Amino acid sequence: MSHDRTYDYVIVGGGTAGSVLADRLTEDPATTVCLIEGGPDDRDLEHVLRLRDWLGVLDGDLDLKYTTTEQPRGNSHILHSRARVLGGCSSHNTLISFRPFAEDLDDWVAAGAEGWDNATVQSYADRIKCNIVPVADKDRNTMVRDWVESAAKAAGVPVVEDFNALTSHGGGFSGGAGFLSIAYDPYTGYRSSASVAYLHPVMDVRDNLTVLLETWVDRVVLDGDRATGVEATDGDGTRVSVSARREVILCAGAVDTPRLLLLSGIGDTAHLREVGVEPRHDLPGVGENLLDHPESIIMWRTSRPVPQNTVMHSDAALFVRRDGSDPRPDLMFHIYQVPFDDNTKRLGYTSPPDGYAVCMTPNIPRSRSRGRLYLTSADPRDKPALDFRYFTDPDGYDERTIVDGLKLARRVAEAEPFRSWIEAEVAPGPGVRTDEELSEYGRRAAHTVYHPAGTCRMGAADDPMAVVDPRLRVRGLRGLRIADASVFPTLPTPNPMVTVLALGERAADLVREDHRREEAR
Ligand SMILES: Cc1cc2nc3c(=O)[nH]c(=O)nc-3n(C[C@H](O)[C@H](O)[C@H](O)COP(=O)(O)OP(=O)(O)OC[C@H]3O[C@@H](n4cnc5c(N)ncnc54)[C@H](O)[C@@H]3O)c2cc1C
Repeated sequence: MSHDRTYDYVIVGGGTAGSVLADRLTEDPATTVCLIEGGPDDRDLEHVLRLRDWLGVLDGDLDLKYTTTEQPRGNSHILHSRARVLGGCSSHNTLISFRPFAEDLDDWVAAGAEGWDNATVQSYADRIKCNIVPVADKDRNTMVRDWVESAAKAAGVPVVEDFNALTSHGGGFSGGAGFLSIAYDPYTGYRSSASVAYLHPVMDVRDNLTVLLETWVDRVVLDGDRATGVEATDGDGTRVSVSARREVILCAGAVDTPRLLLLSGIGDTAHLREVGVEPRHDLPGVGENLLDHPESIIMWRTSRPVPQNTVMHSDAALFVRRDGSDPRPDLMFHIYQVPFDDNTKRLGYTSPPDGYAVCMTPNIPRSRSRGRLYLTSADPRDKPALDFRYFTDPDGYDERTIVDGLKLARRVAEAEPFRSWIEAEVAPGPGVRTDEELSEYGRRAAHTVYHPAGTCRMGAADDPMAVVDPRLRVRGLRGLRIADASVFPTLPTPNPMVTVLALGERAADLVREDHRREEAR
């Protein structure tokens, strides 16, 4: 049996950006929206809503579990978690919330993303409904407080109370150590994810918002050069067609949006023919420009139990600038107050017993390696290939950043008061010392900060490798827009979720403006 339904807008993906758009577009009772989400409702999933339990959601039944292709210079075993649940990745991530730097947005404008300048994007970030606050005092444990002090001392940077205050009101920062800002409710410990902040208050309240759950879209329907709807399969295996009077808006994320375009015949014609998909619209940029924030890890056994008060076991960060020619930091570290040991275990390292591990994970805020996502077959059930090409930038910048990070992490561990918490380094261990040894270990133990982006990048209307124009419209087609992390031309320096939320906020305005213009014609 097939259901036929028509709405003004069909949004594919009730994730981070999709939740924002569904809420904002249905503020007007005269506008109808169908939000199609591949996963379940999050409202009664305690383990999803309770932020502290996030590690338990990874690799479980709500995780789409993408893998990477062979990475000759990196780690071929990284599991790229992507959540299949209302709220998307904001329902299983750590909700670390950083505004982008002004220069990150200068980079976007320089890449052809006209209108995505700092003043504009920050004004949309001001509208974000998630409850973003620095880690509450009660959640700041003594070990992490000591770590912040030692990190600032060892790196020669200030202790920062509120990183976002510096980016929104203070002209940015080039270094700093401090507790993170997190989208959560400190009283309950619950997430303030995109679904919690934007969808829960309006679902079952607004007649003009229809949410289809457990419904997986596998094709955008084109009538000539116009997108008219989507085809999907619901949880019972029933085929569903949903039509859009005005637009189909793809918010399926940096992996699933390009995957869906390619399956719909929108992409590089030669590639589509190769895998047996009938080409409908040649757009060679679909799936290219795969970006990430790669990281590595160093782990210690602690001399005494790690205190248990925490928001989500990774409560603070350190930013450092090595290159004085750019005002932004170029090396970032998260601290993990638990063994974050998937990759170290695989390499044969024994993790400390429960409650006796602390890690630092140096990451590359502006990685120079660029990857590619492509289909492996025309079957929508087959996962796409993700070739991140980790550590392949010709100047070795990415590799050098990880080596510098591991060395600085050791200096932090040697500085009091954090030093008193350290019993021994367990991975890579004190025997791994030279740059060559640190590079080899650092790349083999590398992981992702889980920030894939850029695979449908925004660019000038005449840029042949751009997938969307600066108004997020798919180039050369009508009625089809993309609003999620896939449109990022480059990754912002820090964690990207706030930029995705701000993008969702601005996308709603662009959609409404374009509709008004159309009506006025
Ligand atoms: C484990 C983890 C930790 C992270 N931690 C942080 C952090 O602390 N801070 C930060 O800034 N960033 C973090 N990130 C990154 C951040 O969460 C993402 O960049 C951001 O949420 C992406 O938003 P999105 O809207 O592009 O996609 P998503 O939020 O992934 O939304 C996509 C949605 O579309 C649905 N979908 C996909 N395909 C289909 C389809 N074909 N049919 C129907 N539905 C579909 C999915 O189920 C999902 O709900 C983390 C990510 C992960 C995975």
